[in-house]
Amino acid sequence: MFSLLKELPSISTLLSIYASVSAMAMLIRTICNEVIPKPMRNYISSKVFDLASRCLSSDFTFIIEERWQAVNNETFRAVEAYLPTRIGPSTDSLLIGSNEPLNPRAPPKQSIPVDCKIIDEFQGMRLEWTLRSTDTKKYFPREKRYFRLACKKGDRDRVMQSYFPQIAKKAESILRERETLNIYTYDQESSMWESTVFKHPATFETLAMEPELKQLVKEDLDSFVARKDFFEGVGRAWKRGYLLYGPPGTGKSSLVAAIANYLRYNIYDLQVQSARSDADLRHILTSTTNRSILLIEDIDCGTKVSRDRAKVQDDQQDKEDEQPNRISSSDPGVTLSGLLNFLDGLWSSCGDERIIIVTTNHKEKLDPALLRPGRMDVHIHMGYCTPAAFRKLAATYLGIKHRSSFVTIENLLQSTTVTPAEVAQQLMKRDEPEAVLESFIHFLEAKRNENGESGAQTQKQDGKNG
Ligand SMILES: Nc1ncnc2c1ncn2[C@@H]1O[C@H](COP(=O)(O)OP(=O)(O)OP(=O)(O)O)[C@@H](O)[C@H]1O
Repeated sequence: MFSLLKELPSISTLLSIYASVSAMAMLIRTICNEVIPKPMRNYISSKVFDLASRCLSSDFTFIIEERWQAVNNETFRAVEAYLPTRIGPSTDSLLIGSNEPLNPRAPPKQSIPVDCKIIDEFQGMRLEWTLRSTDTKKYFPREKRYFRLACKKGDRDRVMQSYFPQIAKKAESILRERETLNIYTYDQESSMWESTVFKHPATFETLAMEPELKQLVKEDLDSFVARKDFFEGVGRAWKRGYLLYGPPGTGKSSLVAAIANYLRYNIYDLQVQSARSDADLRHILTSTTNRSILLIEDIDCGTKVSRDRAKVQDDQQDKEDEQPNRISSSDPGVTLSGLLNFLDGLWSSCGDERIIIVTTNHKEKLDPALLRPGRMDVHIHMGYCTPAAFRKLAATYLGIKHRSSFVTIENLLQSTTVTPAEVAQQLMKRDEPEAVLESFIHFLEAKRNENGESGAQTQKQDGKNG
């Protein structure tokens, strides 16, 4: 024991070794600070820290960002749909809310708040999820969200091979069975789509259209949805464009709602003016999800980009001739070629099962390039009220299939231009069907006299459905 103590260095020796090591460390540190620039020092220390934590920790982390290679990240969306089903007793906070203004008593929906931990278990693995958010300040969208999944390092392969596929499967069925549809509008400020619940009662059943045309639209939609393999086989993007045209109040918006309800697709409602540039338009497009309708209502209003180039030039020339000093107005931002690419360019094929619906009151004003197949595959004319459309409206609004006065009404409809919206408004007036029909006959007669029979008949040839 005594000999062992004798072999140990004395306290004074230890102190002098400590002093020399500290002095050496200080010297190296000073030299490093002098010689290596600060960013480089930070980089080296972060790498050393990463390496140390990787060696010491037995965890593995997956990061799932909201966007992936310039498009919406479907894995993020799947996790977002799946995780609320895994909320358990260990969850210590929840995001709840309702976006159903028409149903204030609806129970709030649950979502995952930022920084909240959700613990999931799968095949004996413990999986720890957290939703994170960072403020990107410079770039749009400002907020960048991502999911962080921590698991044991040894479980990494099983998570990739079994856990993520089962999340994708579950999320698909959750999204298919969602009882509410959403309608999105694009917010220029935040460069993001904002959603609210879409509850429009229009269905193909309530729509007053020529029965053959209605059947044709339904069959076209059915065949579109069922032909994934066909689209792949012929090398075309799985998307379809519909142009709905006709005077105001003929049911274009109602048909869009009926299509959304029929297919259970969300609607992205875009005002072309809200895009600042063609690049913005691409971002807008790639931020929409699959199985959705991209709706551009009244494409010819508020912006000239969609108009027939030849006609715009003529109009412009006329105006400049009239007012030679006037600076010609042009639409900033989106160009016609941007819009054409948006509808049928390489970017438009990012995503599956997309329907694009464009509506206009003036098809003749649109540039022919917008109307060609591939952009607008089906053109649907929504026209003035026909006898068949009237019978449909009478059944919907008054609950009647036939009355003797129908003959008079149908004769009047042959010689008067009246929109289904006007008819619907008349049929909503009173509860008693006979009184409503009588007042409707007066309305049609007044309208016919107002329009003048011959003028009405000319317009009729242009405007009738079918
Ligand atoms: N074909 C129709 N079948 C059933 N209802 C219709 C039809 N057309 C119009 N309506 C009724 O008229 C209202 C207005 O119609 P809608 O907004 O669909 O017309 P629109 O053609 O889109 O008009 P706008 O071009 O002004 O937007 C609807 O809420 C609906 O009640």
